[in-house]
Amino acid sequence: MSKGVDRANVQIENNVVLANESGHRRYRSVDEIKQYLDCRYLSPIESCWKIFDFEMQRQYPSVIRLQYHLPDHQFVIFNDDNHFYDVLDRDHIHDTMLTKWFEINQSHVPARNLTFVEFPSKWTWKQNKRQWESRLQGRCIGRLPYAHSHSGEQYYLRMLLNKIRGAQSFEHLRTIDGVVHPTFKAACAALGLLDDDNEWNEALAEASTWASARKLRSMYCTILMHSEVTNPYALWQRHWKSMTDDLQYQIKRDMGNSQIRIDDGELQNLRLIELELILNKNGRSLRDFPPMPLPSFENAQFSMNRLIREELDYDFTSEQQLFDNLYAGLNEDQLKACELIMESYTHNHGGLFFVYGSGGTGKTYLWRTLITRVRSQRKIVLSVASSGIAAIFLPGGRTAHSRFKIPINLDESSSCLINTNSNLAKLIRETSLIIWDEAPMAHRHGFEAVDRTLKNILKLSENASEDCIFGGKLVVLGGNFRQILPIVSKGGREATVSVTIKESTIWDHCKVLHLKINMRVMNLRLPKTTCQQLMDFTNWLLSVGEGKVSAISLTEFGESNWIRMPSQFLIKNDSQSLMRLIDSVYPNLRDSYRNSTYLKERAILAPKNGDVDKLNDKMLSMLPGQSRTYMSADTFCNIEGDIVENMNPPEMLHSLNFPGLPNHFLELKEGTPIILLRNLNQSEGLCNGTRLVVTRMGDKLLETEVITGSNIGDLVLIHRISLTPQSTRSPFPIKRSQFPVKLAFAMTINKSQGQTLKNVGVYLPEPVFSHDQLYVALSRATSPDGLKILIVNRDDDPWDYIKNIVNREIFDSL
Ligand SMILES: Nc1ncnc2c1ncn2[C@@H]1O[C@H](COP(=O)(O)OP(=O)(O)OP(=O)(O)O)[C@@H](O)[C@H]1O
Repeated sequence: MSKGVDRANVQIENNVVLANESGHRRYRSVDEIKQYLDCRYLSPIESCWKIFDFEMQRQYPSVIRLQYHLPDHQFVIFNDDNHFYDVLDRDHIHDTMLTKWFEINQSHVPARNLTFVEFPSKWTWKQNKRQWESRLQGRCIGRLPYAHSHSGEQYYLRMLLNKIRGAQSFEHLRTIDGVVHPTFKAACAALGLLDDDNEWNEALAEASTWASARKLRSMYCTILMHSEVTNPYALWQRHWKSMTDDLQYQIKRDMGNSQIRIDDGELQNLRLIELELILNKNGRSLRDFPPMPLPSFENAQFSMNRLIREELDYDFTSEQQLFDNLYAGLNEDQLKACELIMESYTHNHGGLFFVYGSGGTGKTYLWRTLITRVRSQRKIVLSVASSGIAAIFLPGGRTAHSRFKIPINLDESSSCLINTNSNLAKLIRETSLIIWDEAPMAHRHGFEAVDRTLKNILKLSENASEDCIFGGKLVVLGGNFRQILPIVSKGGREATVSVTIKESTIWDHCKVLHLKINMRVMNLRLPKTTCQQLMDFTNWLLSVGEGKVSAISLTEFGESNWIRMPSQFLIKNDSQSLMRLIDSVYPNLRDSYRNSTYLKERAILAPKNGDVDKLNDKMLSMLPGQSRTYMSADTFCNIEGDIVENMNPPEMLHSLNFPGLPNHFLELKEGTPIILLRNLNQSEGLCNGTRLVVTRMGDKLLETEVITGSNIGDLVLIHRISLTPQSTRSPFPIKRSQFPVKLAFAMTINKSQGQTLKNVGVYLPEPVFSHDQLYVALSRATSPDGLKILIVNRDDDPWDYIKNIVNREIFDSL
């Protein structure tokens, strides 16, 4: 088959050719076969193929359709005139591929490693003997004919046959973790393959035996926010007591009266208030989850807009003290930037600033100074960041998307989903300063949407007009263009640059302020020579990030973007090199992996998810202890007809992997590091990118310890949530119910952005593919001693050269 050579000859004509003298019409005779042959065009490729007599088609490997059935529902074929008892007396009438599979598993131990679908790879079906025999040659794959989800137990039996290895009977198929379930459906549910409200019941019931009432409340809120609970009220009614059992005691203690009793209605109301506050912190409300009751906020302190109250809920004196300390320590660049921004703030001039500085130049320090200044004066500052991991380092930080309700799918006319009469709009009107960190990572349409929305919300304010940028608010953006820019699917270099803030008209209003002094190195107070080494390393990293390190081309017409890596960082590529990389980043893994400090300081980075998954699996297998595999429940988001469902059975959905989505099989062991894939609860530091260590594995939940961000050491409960792929590459909408985590011994370079690590291994089985990925990977390391790189180049390419993609135009006019 070759592209572009098929052709069609289309002609529209009257089928009446002519009328003869007697007036009779004559019709053109149409020979469709001849027309087809005339039209058939043999391409040169196909002609040659035929001349050489090559095979035109073949099927490899062969495929066998595996019959399966419910107990005693074997298919029997008979003629109308066959006698019923004769049919029943036939030899092997009960034997089918499925029952014989059970029998083989009873007698052959090695066969038990295979699922029914995998079975034909090692065994062949002899139809005449109705028996499986060991396969001697050839390759074959099994397929289970599709069962519609409405076909009941048949559907669930089919799901189990795709998962369970070595079953010896139907009962064995229904036995999960030693429990015999009454139906195949119940067995599927126990394996986590189904998704319904019962899952949340079980997760909360399990959590109530491990965790405090406070943790349960927080977990209930994340369930509401991230899962599609059909009846949240029923869930609340079932579990509110375990979420409230600390309250009687708390009130008795606070009031110093052990006799006091509070009725259930009041207890529920007090806890609903708390749930509402947790949800508010995450931009949601109980109102979003009908039929949940709304608490009554009769108390005077609740009468103010709760969003505003939360932003004013600071101790002004300690904010002032903090400000004084921070301000006194500002370096020259920071002081200049701080003064300029403060001038605008003091005179209420509004305006837009961009604080540009590479990693360690004290941007976060400057944000803290500005934030404490504004808060100490009882004013409101909103601090946001483009990524969750950056947001948790900002005091009171949120992601820009959640704070401003920026739509996920953006275009040039998008606006934020904020109603002008909402509490959020009121909060924005009251805000004196907005800080937006890691701005280069965000799509320019996001800034434009916020600009449009703020203009709309603020158009009636006294000193604003629709012409003022961001409606006249003072906005400070910050970040470093030496980092991964917004991702444009299948977009090239120009497309990537064109979606950054620099290409927006907003940039014309921006005053750029530079921070150049690397405070991270200065702060280490190292001996002079070590300090110099560190400065050299940092400067070298900056040159890599700006594309200033001399580069060559490896092909005649290729771009000159291959740079030589200093040998001190390199691990020579040979058959043992991957193990050496693992050992250098994770020395004494088996003895040390239970130490969370050890894990928090290190990671291996690779450009693609596939390589990261392989590394993680390898490292998991190196650890002692029993692993546990959690399977996801996968469904279509919107079933709009049977066609899609008929074509795509569940195991096909299970086999799909998407970036940013956990895989169907999630294998974990106690003590393994994992990374969160969603912003679960930003106020508790649970963001996309937060790393955790698994401390306990339940049936429906995981207990984990936070090892990054602002809440290090906290124990948090992670449950399954509903996830949909964020990339547009998914051919149809699917929903996956799974723990929103992945193993994190290794992670993708993009995911590592914002993390700081002592020991970094960079694994490059293929070159990096986007702007400054190499810089981001290398600069995760805090010192040259903590960096190791394994490059796997093609045999004829030099082993120590590495591709460095930098879109230099992004640095123009900065
Ligand atoms: N003026 C200062 N005085 C003392 N320490 C400072 C000062 N500025 C920054 N630091 C310290 O230097 C280190 C790096 O600063 P900071 O985290 O603010 O940099 P950054 O630009 O935000 O880095 P990154 O982009 O990597 O997050 C921190 O430990 C910070 O406390």
